[in-house]
Amino acid sequence: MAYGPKLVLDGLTLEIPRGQVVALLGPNGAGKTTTVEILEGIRRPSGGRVQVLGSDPIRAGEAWKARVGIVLQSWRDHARWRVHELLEVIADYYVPFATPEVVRPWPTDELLERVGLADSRDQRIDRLSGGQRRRLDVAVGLVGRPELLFLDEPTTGLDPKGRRDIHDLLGDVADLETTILMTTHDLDEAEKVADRILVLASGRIIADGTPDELRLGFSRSNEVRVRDRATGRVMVHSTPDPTAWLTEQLTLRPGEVEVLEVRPASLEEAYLSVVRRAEAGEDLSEIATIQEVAS
Ligand SMILES: Nc1ncnc2c1ncn2[C@@H]1O[C@H](COP(=O)(O)OP(=O)(O)OP(=O)(O)O)[C@@H](O)[C@H]1O
Repeated sequence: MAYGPKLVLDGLTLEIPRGQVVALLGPNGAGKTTTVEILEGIRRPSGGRVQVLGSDPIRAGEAWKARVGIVLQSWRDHARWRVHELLEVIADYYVPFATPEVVRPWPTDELLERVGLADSRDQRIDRLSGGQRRRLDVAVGLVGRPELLFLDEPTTGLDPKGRRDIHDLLGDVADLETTILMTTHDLDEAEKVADRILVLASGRIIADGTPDELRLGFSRSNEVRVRDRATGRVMVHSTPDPTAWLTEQLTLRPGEVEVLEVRPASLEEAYLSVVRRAEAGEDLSEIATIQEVAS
């Protein structure tokens, strides 16, 4: 994908099986929104091949659109309408697309209850708080009971309770076998919600795996906590090779050191490390395919 002479995505290849919950991460300007817009059929790619739910999104018709839900970063709508009016108008669009397997649309009052907006049902949209507004955005994305849901930074601006509510809701939606692709800058969110994390940098995917796989595959450091038996002092040491460091400690001070914990770096450390290395032009191809690790 190029905008004029500027190449933004180059050799990006990915496949998402039905029902998977995927978080797309990457630094500002990495191409996340562009990728998602191409998959939504909003943006025409300059080259390559795209298939979503069996169709090319740019050519797909109304029946395809009815199977896809979209939660944008922000969008304008009818500020003076009441919350339930907006949802009912959008819900009407989905009525012809109900199938014996999928009841469409989601009944408005049930959906408002589910997203925590039942009390705001009759409020004007321009009177909603930022968090309520975001819940309404998610409700708009869900009202057609999509098979595939795209969310662009769904919890930006929400307080901790609002974030947890949206995470719980996405967990429920994922249980209905809905495929979810969300962009986020929040690693905690990616870890809580997603089965799989994709990291995009310099126009391509530089990491692809479960949160645990990313932590183990990309972090160069581990944190080791030991306690000195005599003094009770706890020491924390960061090392790429905990086995060597512990062997040395246990040999130098036999019987004096008690090992408390060895744990891999946090997901954030692993993420920052892989992005830094990709941006420095390091070849990550050998470790980009992360192997399944025994838990
Ligand atoms: N319509 C456009 N015309 C020209 N350049 C664009 C356009 N949209 C995006 N870009 C450029 O393409 C690159 C990727 O942008 P994109 O919005 O996809 O990144 P992103 O990963 O979603 O960023 P962020 O995390 O900041 O939302 C950026 O360098 C951006 O400036």
